[in-house]
Amino acid sequence: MRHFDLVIIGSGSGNSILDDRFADWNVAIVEKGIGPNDAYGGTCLNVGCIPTKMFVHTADVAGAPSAGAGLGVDLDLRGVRWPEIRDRIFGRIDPISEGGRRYRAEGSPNVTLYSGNAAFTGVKQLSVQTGSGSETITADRFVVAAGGRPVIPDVPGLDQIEVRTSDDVMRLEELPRRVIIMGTGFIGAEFAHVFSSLGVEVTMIGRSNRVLRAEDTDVSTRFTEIATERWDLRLNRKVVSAEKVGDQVRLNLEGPDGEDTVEADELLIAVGRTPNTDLIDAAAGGMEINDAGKIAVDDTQRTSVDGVWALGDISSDHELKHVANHETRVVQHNLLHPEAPIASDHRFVPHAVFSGPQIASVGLTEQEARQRGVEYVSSTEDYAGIAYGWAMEDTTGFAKILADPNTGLLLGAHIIGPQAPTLLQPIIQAMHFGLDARSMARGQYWIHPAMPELLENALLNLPLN
Ligand SMILES: Cc1cc2nc3c(=O)[nH]c(=O)nc-3n(C[C@H](O)[C@H](O)[C@H](O)COP(=O)(O)OP(=O)(O)OC[C@H]3O[C@@H](n4cnc5c(N)ncnc54)[C@H](O)[C@@H]3O)c2cc1C
Ligand SMILES: NC(=O)c1ccc[n+]([C@@H]2O[C@H](COP(=O)([O-])OP(=O)(O)OC[C@H]3O[C@@H](n4cnc5c(N)ncnc54)[C@H](O)[C@@H]3O)[C@@H](O)[C@H]2O)c1
Repeated sequence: MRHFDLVIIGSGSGNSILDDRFADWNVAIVEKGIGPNDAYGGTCLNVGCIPTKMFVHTADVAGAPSAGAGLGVDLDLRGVRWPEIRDRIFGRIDPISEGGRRYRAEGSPNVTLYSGNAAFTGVKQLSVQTGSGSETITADRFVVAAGGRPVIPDVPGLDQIEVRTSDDVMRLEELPRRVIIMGTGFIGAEFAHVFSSLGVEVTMIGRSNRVLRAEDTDVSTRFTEIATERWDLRLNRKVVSAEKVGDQVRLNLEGPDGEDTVEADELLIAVGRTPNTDLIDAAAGGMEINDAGKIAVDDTQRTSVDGVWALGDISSDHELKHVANHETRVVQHNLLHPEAPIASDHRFVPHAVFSGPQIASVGLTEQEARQRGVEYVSSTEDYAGIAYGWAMEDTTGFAKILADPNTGLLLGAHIIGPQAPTLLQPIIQAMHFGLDARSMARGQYWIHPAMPELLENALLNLPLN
């Protein structure tokens, strides 16, 4: 039984823990491989943030004809070379992933890489199933960074047909003619934009009456209006069963107007992700699991077992790479300085949805502020109200800001429209560093006539006391 100073489970954010400061630690990394090619390096690199955004940018470029039409510029989309797009994207990503694996396997003298599934068999005791058999390893410290995986819902017939998830849909052999997307969250919204911009007929199915309904209601209502124009949007639907008809997938639905069906070449399931606590048998490792099925951690990322930390999707409320990265830095510090641990800061966690249009958000939504009884004022500025919005002929985008009426401190901000994630960043900065709305609006220059004037105006229009 080999014993290590540190065992890390998961090569996503977990891979970033080790730097020169760990050079004299005897470390093991265990990675089972992710996606269709059992890749090294976790979700974001291989099947998540990075390839999706490379597809999103390509989709944005493919969308130029519809953007140009309103400006008096007539463009045609003459073709989409899907295999080339796919191979360009993964031709960049796969070598990075393989390089990362090789570096840990061959270029890190103090690291042993186990390529296989890890499952706890006791407290700080792990069974690793590799190609060459099973091995039990132990360590003084563990970092659990094993992430999550897509959920496949329990729908009759679904287990009889081949479905796609974000893990494999980006590697399709050919671009389908029609795609059904089940789920109206982040992944649904991003892939609907990608596929429809590339010319695929998209049908999106949702349980509720809005797409992206966790967003501020004004934002998700506006996004739903736009989505209705772009895709065959079937809301308030229950998926009753799934079947294969010839080479097509058929879903039988139940909705407010009775039953309907939808058929397509491919079905993408995007109804959320589940943490891999079961795969690693976190309970056998003595770790407390919370109601969401995630590993319970304190604010220093410590689990209920002394010497075992967890981070990222397997323990966090926020399934976002920038949060996993932040928690990684906290765990890194706490491994090196157990006598002076630091805490994660989850006060102002932003997110963005890279769809068409884009959305970005930080802090309280208006409905959350109301529910929590937080005193607030709000202000909304349309892109159509600023010079750069005129340039783009934007008619649907806006920024909404919530602030404390007495102090002017920002409580939340929500943007829907071009470059929303980039536009939001100064608001995130202001919230972190305690900048009030008036100082932010008038204490600096705003480049004219650039898009951030959207924020300048929204800040100036807040009805503060
Ligand atoms: C399609 C998609 C798009 C996304 N886009 C964005 C985005 O734009 N911005 C953003 O902030 N976030 C995005 N995310 C979320 C982001 O990818 C995750 O929050 C982040 O990658 C989580 O990192 P992690 O280190 O916790 O887990 P992961 O990166 O998932 O790493 C966990 C690793 O553990 C391995 N593992 C699991 N179980 C075992 C086991 N039993 N034994 C051995 N190894 C195991 C897995 O194979 C995996 O490699 C996206 C996610 C998806 C799915
Ligand atoms: N841009 C980004 O940062 C980005 C992009 C993609 C994914 N992610 C992360 O990955 C996570 C997973 O994405 P996702 O889109 O799968 O999840 P999600 O939680 O964003 O959305 C899931 C959707 O599926 C619906 N749903 C759940 N169960 C269902 C069922 N049985 N039938 C029909 N609909 C059902 C939910 O109501 C919700 O609308 C996100 O929550 C996010 O944290 C982030």
